[in-house]
Amino acid sequence: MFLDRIVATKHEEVSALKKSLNIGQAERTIAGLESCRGFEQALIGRNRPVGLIAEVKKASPSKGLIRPDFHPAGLAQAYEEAGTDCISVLTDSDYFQGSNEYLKRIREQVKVPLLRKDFTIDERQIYEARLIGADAILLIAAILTKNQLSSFYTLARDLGLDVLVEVHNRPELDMVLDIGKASLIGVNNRDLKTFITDLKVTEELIALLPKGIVAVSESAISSTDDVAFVREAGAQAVLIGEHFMRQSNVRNAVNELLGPITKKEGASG
Ligand SMILES: O=C(O)c1ccccc1NCC(=O)[C@H](O)[C@H](O)COP(=O)(O)O
Repeated sequence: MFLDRIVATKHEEVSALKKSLNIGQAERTIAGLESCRGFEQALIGRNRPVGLIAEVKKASPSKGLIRPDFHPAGLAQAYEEAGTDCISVLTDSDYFQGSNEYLKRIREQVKVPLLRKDFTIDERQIYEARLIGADAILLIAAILTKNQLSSFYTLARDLGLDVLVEVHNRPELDMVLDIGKASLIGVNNRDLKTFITDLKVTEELIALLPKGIVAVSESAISSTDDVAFVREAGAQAVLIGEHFMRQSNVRNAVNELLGPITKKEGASG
């Protein structure tokens, strides 16, 4: 199964990281860094009725190569010009052809908050995310124990990062709600084990979220009808990668899918 293979690769990467990243040194470096840009806050004060996390995604396990002419900083700039609230950057190299370098470059190019989209299984990856310039990390409930999810969440927040906690089914959501820490929850419409996508997953799970949680619908959103459907189901934001990556003009594609910016200039969240 692909997800198991991805996690096995992450264990190898973490072994290497154990040699190259010293936690004490990382803490000292992070203490001198600028504060993170507020990822969750950008979604709360969104530019449109539905918030947008636009993803920089070259390839995926389910679709192979998605965007051959891939220029991450240029794509991020186009997203920012189109008024995205946040950007997600895939940093996994083996399965998504992503890179930490892409995130570093994008951070220099745009001002919007950045999600480091990767498969976090060890605390060192959280230090690494902060060091490469991420403002938020993804924690995927499907690959973590309850204890890991809870302690990684706390560590990320202590390092100043926001956390998008991702779920795909009821047991995962129950675990996340039981921990009681997450304020930003992503419902992935894609089953990461089978790659089957279904927007009804958003409808089913968002209905179970307590008030006050910012809900994001992730994956397989590619039409205005899809956006309307997940909004109707209660999503305050959407995370979209492949659809935008397949368009030659990414800036126009954002405006066509999400509509014009409605937030008044200078208005805060
Ligand atoms: O995209 C995949 O094929 C995939 C396979 C296995 C694990 C994760 C995967 N994708 C990560 C994501 O969650 C998506 O990149 C993200 O939600 C955007 O989805 P989409 O708009 O469908 O590109």
